[in-house]
Amino acid sequence: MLSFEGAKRSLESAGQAHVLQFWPELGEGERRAFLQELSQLDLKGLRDHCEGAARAAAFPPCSLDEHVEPVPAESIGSARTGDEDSLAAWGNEGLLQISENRVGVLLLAGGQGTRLGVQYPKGMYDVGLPSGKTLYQMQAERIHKIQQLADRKFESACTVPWYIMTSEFTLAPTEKFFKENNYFGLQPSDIVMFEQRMIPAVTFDGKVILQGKGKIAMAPDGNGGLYQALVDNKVLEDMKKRGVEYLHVYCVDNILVKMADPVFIGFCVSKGADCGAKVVAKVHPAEPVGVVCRVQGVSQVVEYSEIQPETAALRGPGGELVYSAGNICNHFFTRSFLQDVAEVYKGQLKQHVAFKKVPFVDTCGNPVKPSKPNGIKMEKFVFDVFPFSRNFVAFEVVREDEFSPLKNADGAAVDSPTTARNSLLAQHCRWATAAKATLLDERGNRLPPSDSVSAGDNPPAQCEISPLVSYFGAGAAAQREDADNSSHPR
Ligand SMILES: CC(=O)N[C@H]1[C@@H](OP(=O)(O)O)O[C@H](CO)[C@@H](O)[C@@H]1O
Repeated sequence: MLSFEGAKRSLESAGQAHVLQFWPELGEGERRAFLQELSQLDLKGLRDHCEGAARAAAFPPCSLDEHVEPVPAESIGSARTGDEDSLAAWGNEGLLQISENRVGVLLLAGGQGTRLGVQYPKGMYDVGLPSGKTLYQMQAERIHKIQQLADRKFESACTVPWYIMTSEFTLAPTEKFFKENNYFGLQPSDIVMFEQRMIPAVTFDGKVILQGKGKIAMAPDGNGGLYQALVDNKVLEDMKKRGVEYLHVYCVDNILVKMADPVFIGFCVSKGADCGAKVVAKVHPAEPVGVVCRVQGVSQVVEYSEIQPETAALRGPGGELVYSAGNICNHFFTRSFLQDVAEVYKGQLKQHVAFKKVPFVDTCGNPVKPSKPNGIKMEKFVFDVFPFSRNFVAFEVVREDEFSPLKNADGAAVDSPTTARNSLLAQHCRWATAAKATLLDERGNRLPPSDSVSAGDNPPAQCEISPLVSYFGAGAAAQREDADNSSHPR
């Protein structure tokens, strides 16, 4: 651990001496905890970090809008319009890779769930399904199922390791939750949890913000902190040891996420891609999803917070949105690409600037809750490695089958626990109907057959199918044998 003198010297040379201004008032325990926190900071990089933040506040980066172009439709693969044979071939390829232990999944779960308004990790959220399952449980069960499907098809005994990136906020509760739930039946050794770094929030003039007299205001370094965390926690070595060559990276909040989706994996592998992203057609210009597009010919994502509304609203001759390839935060990476990122490109990742209200202590040590933004949080984004890829592919999927994120608390019109629950139940009603099941209402009366249940609709029945029973549901080209089992609601 750092000594007080060491910390003082480093902070002074970073222009941050004020961080220790309340030191004389701290008790023994508080001093120890503070030094512990300071020891974990990248003190050498602190000056650059603070100066960078101040610069970004003074000269916000120019918008990329002038340079963006849509990705030509013909270069986007599609699960929506793709022919049955291609879908089946991709699904097969993906399952083969899974059966050979070459596929892992990586969950981005370091966020604080601020918009959802919960104090615990989002993955522990129960959206109110009949089963009461949480997002973590559904994801675990989908891993279980996909392993089983690959094993059945290729007579293997495979493992899809689950890497989970947490943060200081989410690691301990996530670990506890998994333990209490007996790792949802998965092998604990196949679940690798690790923590992303935290970085200090900074004032507009480049000073680290004190949240308490002996506490710096820290925030996770964005989901693009993944690449540093992979290095810090030797995750790439773990992948190599297990023979994992392909990684499916996804955000925690999408209730419909297809873990290690064989069709997506197979598509990316067949195209020789080193990097890929799933997209859905945006529903309206202001939908808060990033768009996959090209900037000076290079594919990348422009985040919803960084695109001009006029650009987002542009429409083509047929009235369709020009920038409609909405990023659903489901990415494919080869291990060798991640290795290149770790060794060569990690330091070149763009810093995104967010102006936030950061609670702080004033010069007299009184806690203040600001009413307008007073601080800068610098974040990296997971998709900012796309421009370093040699062969990037985008893959369009069907929204109601694959994307219904949980972002907001109930009461919000979209992306809430209710909309997430309805999307899942509506999907399961579609699966059951396609498998010729009869749906009953609460009083046991037969419901008229309907196959037109889409994501926004209220589900006609409370029909929930366990991922342990079906991964794809009826009609999935890649897994007919699975579809045959899907009409047993749980
Ligand atoms: C940095 C990042 O990954 N942003 C993603 C991510 O944004 P959120 O701010 O977490 O909602 O999820 C969105 C999909 O739910 C995606 O469209 C967006 O591009």
